[in-house]
Amino acid sequence: MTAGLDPVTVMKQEVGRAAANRVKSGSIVGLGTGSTTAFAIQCLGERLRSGELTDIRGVPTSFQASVLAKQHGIPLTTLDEIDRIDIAIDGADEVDPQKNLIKGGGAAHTREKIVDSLAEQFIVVVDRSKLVDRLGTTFPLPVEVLPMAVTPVMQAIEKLGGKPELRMGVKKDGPVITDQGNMVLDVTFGAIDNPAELEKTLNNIPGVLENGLFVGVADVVLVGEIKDNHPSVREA
Ligand SMILES: O=C(CO)[C@H](O)[C@H](O)COP(=O)(O)O
Repeated sequence: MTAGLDPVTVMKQEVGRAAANRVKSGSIVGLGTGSTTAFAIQCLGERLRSGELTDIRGVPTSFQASVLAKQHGIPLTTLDEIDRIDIAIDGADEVDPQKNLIKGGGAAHTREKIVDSLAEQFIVVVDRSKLVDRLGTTFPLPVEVLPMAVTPVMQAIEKLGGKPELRMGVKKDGPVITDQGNMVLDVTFGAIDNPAELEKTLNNIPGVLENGLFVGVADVVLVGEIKDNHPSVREA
């Protein structure tokens, strides 16, 4: 096992690297957000430096992804400058057996949904703790909201049976502010019966920018595991 790292971090590292190793030279790569994707970005940088990988460009899904990509020498581009994304690598907070996801633990789900949906192939990278039978059972659903609409959106969500909570900053007083200048509600629904319908219903509330349900977007789910003290990666 990788020395000094806790088991969850080892699983994240293995699965992040496994996804990065699937990227081919010449690709435009969607760069997700979070601690698992960070290992993929690091590995892409290493492959570029060794010369094994050439001529890739990254489309970042957040300020964090952009900073990390620059740090690891990955050239960046924007959606205005490209006509395709070949592959996107991104983490998730929950994954169900149909490869539907809850994302947004890092408040980046709005840009992530744009980039991940555009990719020819979207690879999700998770450790096994993220696998669930039904979405909504271990993680609340993030919903990005325009600041002026927080109160009416909370009321509308309560009418749908959800319990919304304004996400608060850590080492910052007041609410979390997204890369777009908005706020995030973490909504507890319990097990979600129909993720596709809820995704649309929430996005129809005036003031909601995007919610963290990703239905039918993922192509491949890679799962990091530890078996007999050895890290491994499998496809879900
Ligand atoms: O959706 C996300 C950010 O908005 C992340 O991909 C998700 O929260 C998983 O993060 P991590 O890999 O750190 O567990």
